[in-house]
Amino acid sequence: MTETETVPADPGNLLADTAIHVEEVNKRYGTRQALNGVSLRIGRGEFFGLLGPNGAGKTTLVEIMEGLRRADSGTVGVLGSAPWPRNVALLPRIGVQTQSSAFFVRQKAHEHLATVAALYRADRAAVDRTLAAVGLTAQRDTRVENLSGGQRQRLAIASALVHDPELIFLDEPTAALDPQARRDLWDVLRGLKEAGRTIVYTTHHLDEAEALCDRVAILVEGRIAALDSPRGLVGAAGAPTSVLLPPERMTVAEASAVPGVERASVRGGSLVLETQVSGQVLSALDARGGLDGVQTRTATLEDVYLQLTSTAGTAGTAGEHTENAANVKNAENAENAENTEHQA
Ligand SMILES: Nc1ncnc2c1ncn2[C@@H]1O[C@H](COP(=O)(O)OP(=O)(O)OP(=O)(O)O)[C@@H](O)[C@H]1O
Repeated sequence: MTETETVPADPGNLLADTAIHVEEVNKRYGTRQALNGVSLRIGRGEFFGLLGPNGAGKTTLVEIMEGLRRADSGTVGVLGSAPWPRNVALLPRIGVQTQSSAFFVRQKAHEHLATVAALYRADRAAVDRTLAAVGLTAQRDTRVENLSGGQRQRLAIASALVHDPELIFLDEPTAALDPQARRDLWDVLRGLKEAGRTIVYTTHHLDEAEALCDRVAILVEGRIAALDSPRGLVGAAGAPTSVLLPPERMTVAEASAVPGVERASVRGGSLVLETQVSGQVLSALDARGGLDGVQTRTATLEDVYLQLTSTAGTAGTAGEHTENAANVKNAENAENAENTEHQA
């Protein structure tokens, strides 16, 4: 197949539940193969994350889904239609926020949004509602050119949402936001998901993907290296849990000899014990002096991402998931009970 104008046949009515369907898509710029046989399906109502190092092909893939770029080959369906050639019937049904969103800079924030709403023939009441949703009510009458970087970013997000689209593409929407604004946006996005919207979310913040996304695809050099729920990816990777101790508690050699410890080392001022059986190791430590000052760090999506991409400096700034040892021991027991239930 060499074109992208057709939507695939659907004998099993699978596409009724499908927001986006991408099959064997390829895209080359000169000698650079930006996408190499990419296939994926995004369900309606799904919060789908797209991750990958700089240059992995995320923007190219999203722009093909949005109908802004043409694939060299492969099949693409969006809300039951082909996005290319430019499909104007799709425009009111999708919302797009990009890193380089265009603004009417001389207008006030609410005027800008009203202009965007009018383009989509959206309800004018949606303007103030959407400004409130992204936390810009106080900047309603501020000219766009006088908004801060983070406020402009919020206005770009509002512009993608004001016409209440079914399918929303967000490209690193929290990149310029302060921590509180970031959390506030998470709440807005969770609300959109609860309302049944489909969200395609590109981010370098792996903690964000882990907290928000139902599934994530990790693109590496134009191919999908992994696609699953964040929890599924972390579980499948079998990355060890780290147990952190004050270094004076024992020597590295003694720590290595604790049953269940795979590796021990001193890092960042802590004695770090890596294990797949943290409950067993914590019990052993508990018996040898208690758990005071002991912490555990469970594997995160960031660990999986770094394993897959093995490119230093490309990941986001996800914080470590460090917790009190006693809490983790309890959580681990609960998880083991859940796993047992699944297997039964
Ligand atoms: N218009 C273009 N012409 C030539 N090469 C391009 C063009 N757009 C992208 N590329 C190249 O294609 C590859 C994929 O780029 P793309 O922008 O899709 O990656 P990305 O994953 O979105 O990266 P980032 O995280 O940096 O935004 C890169 O090697 C890039 O240099």
